[in-house]
Amino acid sequence: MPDSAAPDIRFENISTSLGGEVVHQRLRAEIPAGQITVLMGPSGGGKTTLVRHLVGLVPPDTGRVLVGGRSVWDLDPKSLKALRAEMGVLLGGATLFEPSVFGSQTVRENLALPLHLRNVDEESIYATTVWWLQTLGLDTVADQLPEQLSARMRRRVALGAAMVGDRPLIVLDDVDLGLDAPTTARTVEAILTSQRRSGATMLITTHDIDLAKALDGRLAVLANGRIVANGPTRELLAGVDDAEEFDRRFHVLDWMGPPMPEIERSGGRFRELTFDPQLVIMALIAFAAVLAVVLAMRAAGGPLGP
Ligand SMILES: Nc1ncnc2c1ncn2[C@@H]1O[C@H](COP(=O)(O)OP(=O)(O)OP(=O)(O)O)[C@@H](O)[C@H]1O
Repeated sequence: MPDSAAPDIRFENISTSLGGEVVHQRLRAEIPAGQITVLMGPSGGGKTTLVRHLVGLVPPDTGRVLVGGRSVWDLDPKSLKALRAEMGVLLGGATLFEPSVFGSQTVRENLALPLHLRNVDEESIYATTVWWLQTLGLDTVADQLPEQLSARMRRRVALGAAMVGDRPLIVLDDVDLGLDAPTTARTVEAILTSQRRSGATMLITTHDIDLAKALDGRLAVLANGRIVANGPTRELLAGVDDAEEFDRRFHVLDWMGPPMPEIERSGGRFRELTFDPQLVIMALIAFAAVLAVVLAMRAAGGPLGP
């Protein structure tokens, strides 16, 4: 069992721009404690960036990330380190190296390390390590160093290192990257078993619709800078079997394009916009439609006619 209770996660009004592009726009989401939540959305939509905000790697421009009520970016370095120790993290995106894999330690030692840090007894460490080596298809390379492995195999080691130890919060970004079909199936089973045993909060990002369905927890969809859906996966993905249907269901290819910037320059200072530009556009369109109907009725000499 984890040392502390599984935390909930709250993203409060997160706004972030990277390289001059808006990634998140007043994004809000609540991730419940003790459940699996899968985060999906278009490529480049900001999932990895959100994960980085959560695990204390990159701060948002504005807004707060709360883990178990603690605001990640308001913690002092010691408290942040303690919070990180309670997280099992697999980084995704364009991460060139995997910081949670130690180059000087064998695959087996990498998987055992989080257990040693949590003072697990030697017998349990052995049994747990063997189980994860087999689950991830790493048993034949258990005594090799990470540099002797392919990038895909190294990612599996990182996945194992994030999962072992039953930490109260598990964050797996691009979980299926580097996994073949049989290993993905075994990994899903391992995640479900592990979550049932530990009661951990898990936030997992993927593009794989079948994997999200197999995890059968909650789903949050990130598109156009916001969480556009958040609820039971079974309901949200009912009838969604491919990427095209996913995009249609969640309006991923929104005709209004990416979100407008959260802030604008005003008199040399940044000030926050107090309205949503997309809602304003929709209100204007609705107004124009009503006006057109009224004018048409007047022209036809209807009840509103002269
Ligand atoms: N360090 C950076 N500098 C500039 N732009 C960045 C940086 N990191 C990410 N971006 C941009 O931010 C946007 C969001 O990227 P992010 O990796 O968070 O998306 P994602 O949803 O995780 O994508 P994918 O599903 O492909 O992994 C992308 O347009 C990306 O190019």
